[in-house]
Amino acid sequence: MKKVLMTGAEGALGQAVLAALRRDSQYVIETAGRRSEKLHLDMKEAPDFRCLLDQTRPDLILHLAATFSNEFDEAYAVNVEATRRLLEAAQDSSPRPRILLVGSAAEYGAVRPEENPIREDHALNPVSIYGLSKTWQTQLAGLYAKRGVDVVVARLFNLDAPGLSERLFVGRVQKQIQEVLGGLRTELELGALTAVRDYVSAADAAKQLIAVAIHGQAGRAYHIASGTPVTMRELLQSMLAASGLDHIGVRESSELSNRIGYDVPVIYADTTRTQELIQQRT
Ligand SMILES: Nc1nc2c(ncn2[C@@H]2O[C@H](COP(=O)(O)OP(=O)(O)O[C@H]3O[C@H](CO)[C@@H](O)[C@H](O)[C@@H]3O)[C@@H](O)[C@H]2O)c(=O)[nH]1
Repeated sequence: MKKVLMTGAEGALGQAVLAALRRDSQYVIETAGRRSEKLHLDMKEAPDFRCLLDQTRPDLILHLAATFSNEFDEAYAVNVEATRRLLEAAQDSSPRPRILLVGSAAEYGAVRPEENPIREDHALNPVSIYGLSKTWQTQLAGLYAKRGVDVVVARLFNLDAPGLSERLFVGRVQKQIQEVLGGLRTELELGALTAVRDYVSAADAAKQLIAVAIHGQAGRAYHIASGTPVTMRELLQSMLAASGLDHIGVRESSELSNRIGYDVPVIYADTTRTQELIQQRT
């Protein structure tokens, strides 16, 4: 039996990971977070991971709690400082747990279209505060791995899942589709649809993430992605078709696209490292 401690279990990816773990009887799962009464933890408020690890003694920690805020203090507190505290606590605990952190494609930042598909050893060159915070998190993982902490990074591309924030394209489209179906709007209002991204379903992402958590090499990052480039227009069309709204009008407003001052035109993953890990171990 493996004892798994999860943060961020309430998010779209967290829910899919929980569902996948629950299908396997070798895992006993505990979740910690803001809404948990038993294991209450707020990433914004210098969480006490030492106490949490003493209480729970996990074999594996899946640290999914994160913010994709581009507000510096929040991104730093949640994505960097809370992770540093977790890694410190893990370093001091005996036996040391295995830790999985979740990184982001936003760490690569301004890649040129011809540099795709991106490999994990590509330079990290973030163009957003969020991307910077995740880059620092990855660098913390590298530092603590050198100190003997068993930590690995699952670097997530774009998630295609129900219930995402409306600040993300997929969440915004889902919300507007509901509004059209409910008679609250007659057309969709989005930003430019020319960018290319790598969308991975929550179920696939969960499967890959668990494989990385169990078998990934300490100190390394592994892509969580489909490896398939898709334009935002194609993605939109498939989402509309799935709701029977193929012919609905779409207004493209350039102000909506550029929320952080820089929109990466094309980014998709080379998935070889993760796929090899899955094939070797299953
Ligand atoms: N959010 C949003 N994006 C839109 C819209 N219309 C078009 N887009 C375009 O759709 C693409 C995807 O946008 P997002 O879903 O916001 O994701 P992202 O740009 O790839 O990056 C964001 O999410 C990543 C995680 O999925 C983060 O890693 C990244 O830092 C950033 O927060 C971008 O090219 C964006 O300009 C819209 O109405 N809203």
